Amino acid sequence: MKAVHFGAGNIGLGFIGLLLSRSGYEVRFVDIDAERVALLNERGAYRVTLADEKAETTVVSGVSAIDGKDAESVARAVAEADLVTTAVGPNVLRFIAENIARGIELRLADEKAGPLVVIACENAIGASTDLKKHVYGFLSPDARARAGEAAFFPDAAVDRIVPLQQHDDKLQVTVEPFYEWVVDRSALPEGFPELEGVHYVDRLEPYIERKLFTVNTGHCCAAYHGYRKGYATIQEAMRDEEVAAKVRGAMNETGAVLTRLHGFDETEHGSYIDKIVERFRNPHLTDEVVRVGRSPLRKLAPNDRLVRPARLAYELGLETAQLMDAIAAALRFDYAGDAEAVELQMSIRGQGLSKTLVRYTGLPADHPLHAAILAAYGASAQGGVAR
Ligand SMILES: NC(=O)c1ccc[n+]([C@@H]2O[C@H](COP(=O)([O-])OP(=O)(O)OC[C@H]3O[C@@H](n4cnc5c(N)ncnc54)[C@H](O)[C@@H]3O)[C@@H](O)[C@H]2O)c1
Ligand SMILES: O=P(O)(O)OC[C@@H](O)[C@@H](O)[C@H](O)[C@H](O)CO
Repeated sequence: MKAVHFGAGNIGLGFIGLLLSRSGYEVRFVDIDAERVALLNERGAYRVTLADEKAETTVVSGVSAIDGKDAESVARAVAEADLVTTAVGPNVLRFIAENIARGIELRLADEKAGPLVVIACENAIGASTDLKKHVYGFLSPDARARAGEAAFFPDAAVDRIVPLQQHDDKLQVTVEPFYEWVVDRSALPEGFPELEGVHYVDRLEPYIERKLFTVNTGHCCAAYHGYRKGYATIQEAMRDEEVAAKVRGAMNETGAVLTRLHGFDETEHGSYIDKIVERFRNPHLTDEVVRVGRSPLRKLAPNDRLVRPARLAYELGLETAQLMDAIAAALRFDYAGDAEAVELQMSIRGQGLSKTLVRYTGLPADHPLHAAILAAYGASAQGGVAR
């Protein structure tokens, strides 16, 4: 069985590549980082180390890589694969879509080709569906009409904290022991072999919302409040009890929404939150606040981890104070090394906070949460470290 995985980064190597290999797939990575591609081809293997006391290391072997700029080779690899996965970032999906489309067209010309499954493993709701839309945009009209029988795009939720790596070896990755990969079974072709370690469900929505609006909401709260207080890592930020209380407070607010919407058991959801707090505190990880807070415009978008649960909470008449506080902290994320943080700060300076909010969060000026965010932003004016 052959898999092509786009993005030989932290989650690609440390989670998806590892699980695909365990399930017997021959994995070919596609990446635009030429050094990484060369190393993967030279060694055909890399190491994954667990971030706990034992630091157990697994060698993932039998892998190779293709330069993402080599369009013909990428399309051919997609044409020969059974499974395509991605972990490139939600905003990059549109850039890999054309080569996937060319691969699907090659398959359609080959009578012996079986169905292709494409799973986008990104932190976003409906990422595979989004990738499908981009891929279809590159198909010829004839291929588009026939692609439904040739390629399947089940949505997924992926959870494993993989920080920026600090090894001299560019291919070694340290990952937290916990992982969860949930795939929408209803969008798979019949009889498609199941992957070891993947949880298949008939309805993905509760799982992706639970993951994104608990793990990722809490995580970005730790990042933005931690950044504001001058901490470099999530682990340092979580040792500050004031930050830890805000993180838990925000997850409690999203928890109230999730249990109401999806009928999760409150006690079980409470344990889910407790476990996430412990994961954030993992002393064997060094996870920078600027990684976790990266791309603040994506994180402030209407359907993402802050604004979506806040709107839902408001509509259900539930508490939103901690989410407002977290959004205010996100709006103050001014890390110069992050292009979206730079754009956000320029917009606040040039257009003002209210217009910036409308533009990036989709919250109209007359929405009560709009005023609540302005108030939380004003209240947070004092207390940040000078940079
Ligand atoms: N790191 C985590 O803890 C984690 C956990 C769950 C989900 N995710 C999600 O996984 C995705 C990737 O995150 P990451 O932390 O691994 O990021 P990363 O930056 O470590 O990896 C992304 C990789 O994609 C490559 N890439 C960029 N553009 C490309 C292109 N056009 N073609 C091929 N490769 C390209 C980059 O060179 C890089 O190697 C994101 O959507 C993220 O939200 C991350
Ligand atoms: O990858 P992002 O930028 O969407 O979010 C940053 C982190 O919260 C994220 O990568 C987590 O580590 C991960 O989602 C844990 O499963």
